Amino acid sequence: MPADLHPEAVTAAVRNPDPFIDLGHVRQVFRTQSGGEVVALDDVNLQIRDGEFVSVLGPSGCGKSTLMRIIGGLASPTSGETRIDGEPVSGPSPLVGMVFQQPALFPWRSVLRNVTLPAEVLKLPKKAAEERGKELLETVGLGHATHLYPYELSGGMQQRAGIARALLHDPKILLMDEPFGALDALTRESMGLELLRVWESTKKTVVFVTHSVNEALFLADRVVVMAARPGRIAEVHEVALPRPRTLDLMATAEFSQAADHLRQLLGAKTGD
Ligand SMILES: Nc1ncnc2c1ncn2[C@@H]1O[C@H](COP(=O)(O)OP(=O)(O)OP(=O)(O)O)[C@@H](O)[C@H]1O
Repeated sequence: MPADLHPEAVTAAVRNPDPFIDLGHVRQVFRTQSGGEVVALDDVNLQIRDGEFVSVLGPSGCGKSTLMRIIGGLASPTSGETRIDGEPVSGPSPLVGMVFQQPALFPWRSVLRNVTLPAEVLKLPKKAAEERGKELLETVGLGHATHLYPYELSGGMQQRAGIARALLHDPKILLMDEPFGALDALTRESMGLELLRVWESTKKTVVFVTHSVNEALFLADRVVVMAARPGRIAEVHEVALPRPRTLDLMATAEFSQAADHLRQLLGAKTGD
């Protein structure tokens, strides 16, 4: 039997249709206190491949968080459809892990017990979760910190613990909403490098919201540039920069040209 007709291959193809995340004509309208309407997202169409790294860039209020909440099943759009792996999104899915700007670790739990929290919520076996939690903490460079408490960690370490926690149940998709927004510039750059290393080793699909042009470009395969009022996609920019990426890439002419293009789209007058 030809390999591509083998029952397992057929089942895999049905289970993993391309695109992996599929947003079709998504519109989200909110009512304001004064009885008006805010069109947070207007006719958003976006297809993301399995294993792709997509950055979402745009001014404040253009609907980035709303878009992430819809993909993550935390909100349903006013109209349009979102599918993950071919299935309509109707609520939070175990296929998704989320990382926010504030990692919101519980102060009374150790780093490891914060990271294994999703296993308690999802009722996964405790011992296996602990082992995986330790492995993930190694992966994000916190192997030495399993028994520390959140107040003993720097902002960057807390955010790494947040990433390990989001990966605990082995989601296929990592949704990251300004995860490094509260960090200083140097920590932010090294977190970006670590994230790329984790992404390359875990093969997750990542959707990464940021306000930083350089960060968006440095990390992604594609940058989705959004515009506000109404929130919409202005352009999807294919990033033609080679991988693996190191920080010197940001000093190259190709990087500057692409960054200038994105800044023009955003209407930004100065750097990041
Ligand atoms: N629950 C809500 N009720 C009413 N309006 C909302 C609600 N959530 C978001 N909005 C409005 O929808 C628009 C998009 O908000 P959203 O938080 O998605 O933007 P954003 O691009 O993530 O902004 P920022 O970069 O500042 O975080 C904004 O005008 C916001 O005020």
